[in-house]
Amino acid sequence: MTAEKWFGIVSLFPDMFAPFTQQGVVGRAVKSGLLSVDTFNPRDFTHDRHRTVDDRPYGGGPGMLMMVKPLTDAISAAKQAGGENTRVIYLSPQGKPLDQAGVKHLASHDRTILICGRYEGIDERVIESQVDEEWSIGDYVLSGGELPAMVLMDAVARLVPGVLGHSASAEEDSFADGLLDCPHYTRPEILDGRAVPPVLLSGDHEKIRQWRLMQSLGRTWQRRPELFNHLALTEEQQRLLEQFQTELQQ
Ligand SMILES: CN(C)c1ccccc1CNc1ccc(C(N)=O)cn1
Repeated sequence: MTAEKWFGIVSLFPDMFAPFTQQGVVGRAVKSGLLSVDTFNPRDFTHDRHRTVDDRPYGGGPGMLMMVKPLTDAISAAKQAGGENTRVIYLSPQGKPLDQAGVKHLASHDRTILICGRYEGIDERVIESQVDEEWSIGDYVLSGGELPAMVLMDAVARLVPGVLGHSASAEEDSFADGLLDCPHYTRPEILDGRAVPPVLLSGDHEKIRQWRLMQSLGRTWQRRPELFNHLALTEEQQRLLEQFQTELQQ
């Protein structure tokens, strides 16, 4: 496991991760050894004839929970594979809302275990004793933690040096500076009677940089003004936002 970054996935549906780790940006990162992903299935840690992985909740009510022993045995196996300072993350609607700052924090750990809950979740005592951080990818309910785990891994992988190569880079991601992205254009120059903004054809790279930054600022102000609460705009950004707002009046 010489990879730059390792993820140990505890999941009842490990096959969900095969396509994700074989294609695109993450697929290339795995192929190039920058990223490695191992899965640990609680069902492989069962010993009964039916390979039971769910259990009934104390206090009754609908639904089941993940059975404790197979789950904690799978977590132990993942911890053993991950070695010392491995962080254990649980994806759940009760977690801290994930944003790019949280992704940067998670990218700072080289070895991370992601526990993917199924059924109605897991025993609270397993969270208390095994989980370091609980994260949510948004305020909605999914059938399992696998998709949130893939979301987290994708966002983290993009921050690993060498994963994005030269075509795009994470620091250029507009969310890197907390802003929404500017509009993008490619061929043809006229599409359904709509032209590409002339500045983008000008070859004046400084003007293009400023136009793109103004657009990011303007769109953030129009669509997600609350994002400015956590931002300290530079002189230039303040000026460009005002220019955007002024041009909107005209
Ligand atoms: C079955 N549920 C509701 C559940 C309950 C507890 C833990 C995990 C799960 C699995 N589902 C998830 C997981 C994460 C998110 C999220 N927003 O990050 C949404 N759903």
